[in-house]
Amino acid sequence: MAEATEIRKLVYLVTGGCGFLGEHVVRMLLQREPRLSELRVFDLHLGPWLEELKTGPVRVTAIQGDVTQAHEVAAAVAGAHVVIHTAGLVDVFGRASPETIYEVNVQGTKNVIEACVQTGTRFLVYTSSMEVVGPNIKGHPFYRGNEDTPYEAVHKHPYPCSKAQAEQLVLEANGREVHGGLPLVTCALRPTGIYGEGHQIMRDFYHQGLRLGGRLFRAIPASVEHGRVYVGNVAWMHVLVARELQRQTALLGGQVYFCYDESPYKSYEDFNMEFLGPCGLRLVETRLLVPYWLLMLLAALNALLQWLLRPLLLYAPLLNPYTLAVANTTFTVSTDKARRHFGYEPLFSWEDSRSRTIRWVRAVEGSAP
Ligand SMILES: NC(=O)C1=CN([C@@H]2O[C@H](COP(=O)(O)OP(=O)(O)OC[C@H]3O[C@@H](n4cnc5c(N)ncnc54)[C@H](O)[C@@H]3O)[C@@H](O)[C@H]2O)C=CC1
Ligand SMILES: C[C@@H](CO)CCC[C@@H](C)[C@H]1CC[C@H]2[C@@H]3[C@H](O)CC4=CC(=O)CC[C@]4(C)[C@H]3CC[C@]12C
Repeated sequence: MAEATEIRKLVYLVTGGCGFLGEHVVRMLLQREPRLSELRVFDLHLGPWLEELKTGPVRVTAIQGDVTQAHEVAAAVAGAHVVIHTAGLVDVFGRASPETIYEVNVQGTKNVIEACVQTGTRFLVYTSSMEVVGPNIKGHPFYRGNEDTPYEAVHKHPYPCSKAQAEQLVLEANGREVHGGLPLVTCALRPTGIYGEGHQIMRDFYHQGLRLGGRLFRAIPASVEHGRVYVGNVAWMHVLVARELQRQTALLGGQVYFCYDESPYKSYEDFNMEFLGPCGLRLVETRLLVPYWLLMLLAALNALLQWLLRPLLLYAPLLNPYTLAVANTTFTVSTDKARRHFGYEPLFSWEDSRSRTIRWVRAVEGSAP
């Protein structure tokens, strides 16, 4: 007991700690970071599940706050050794305005960096995204690429643009002097499409399939491959890189790492069927019935309707020109940089990731959409 309290001396802050990924990071830190003494969970909306975490050996502090408010961020960061910044506005459906997306993703990240500098926090891990690389607006495939693969990263959509700007700010901040005179050490993790327990889009597809009598309709050719990664492995990568950033500052500082695991390369829809299939849905082949030009037309129509209806209501379907372009462009990652730099191995095998996700979808069954 005395030994356990002796080594527990670190304070971590997780921004966005009540989101899909954030919750997994929080739980993973409590399970796998033995040096933790206090875990601060900062989010705009706090989850009730945080209460049950408050009984363990680590002090869990829930902080309701907004990353766009510099003073709230500085107060939360003060005294923390490590910040894991996962908070972000993930919107590719036109729910939020571009200004709001920039405010949260770019200004919010600036506030986190400045808070570290002012308060003397030295270690910052940023949750970036594969979207900072691509797919680009030209629809170029990125096939089994790694962190050094040349690719024309050209974006127009506010979400990838904001993530790219924020990532750049984080990487440029590496080496800045923080309060107390020591250098800030930063790095960025770039998950591909994350799946697992709590994945809202998977939940939406599941309910849509139930409404359609147990069917989903294939819209994207099966040959278009998507990189996907299990949320538990993404969380584990965050925990590990945060730990190793403190030990190997020169090697890890200023670096980017794709998040990867053993999940198979498949099309977005075929991959989802790995979980939705065992839950009773089937994927109906419609390629001959719904040609790509028709999908583009539907996507454009959705965008037009969104614009026309905006004064009256928020119309934000999954299909729009941007999501169609992303879904229809191959983007897969093949790298071992995280293993080489900080010894990352996936904690969950593909079989584990799959069965955990299926179990979660089954539990979602019957719950309101
Ligand atoms: N879901 C995915 O497939 C991927 C997500 N990412 C990144 O991972 C991070 C987490 O994403 P998800 O967990 O999927 O999203 P999420 O929406 O479930 O979680 C984001 C969390 O940030 C919080 N948040 C939003 N605005 C905030 C603000 N102004 N102040 C404080 N907290 C705020 C939300 O309340 C939410 O709890 C994001 O930075 C996202 O860009 C990267 C690659 C893929
Ligand atoms: C055409 C539709 C017919 O079924 C399918 C539409 C699927 C899309 C909603 C998704 C396809 C690819 C997804 C994105 C991808 O996984 C990369 C992402 C990374 C992020 O950082 C945030 C989420 C997302 C943009 C993800 C969003 C949903 C898709 C566009």
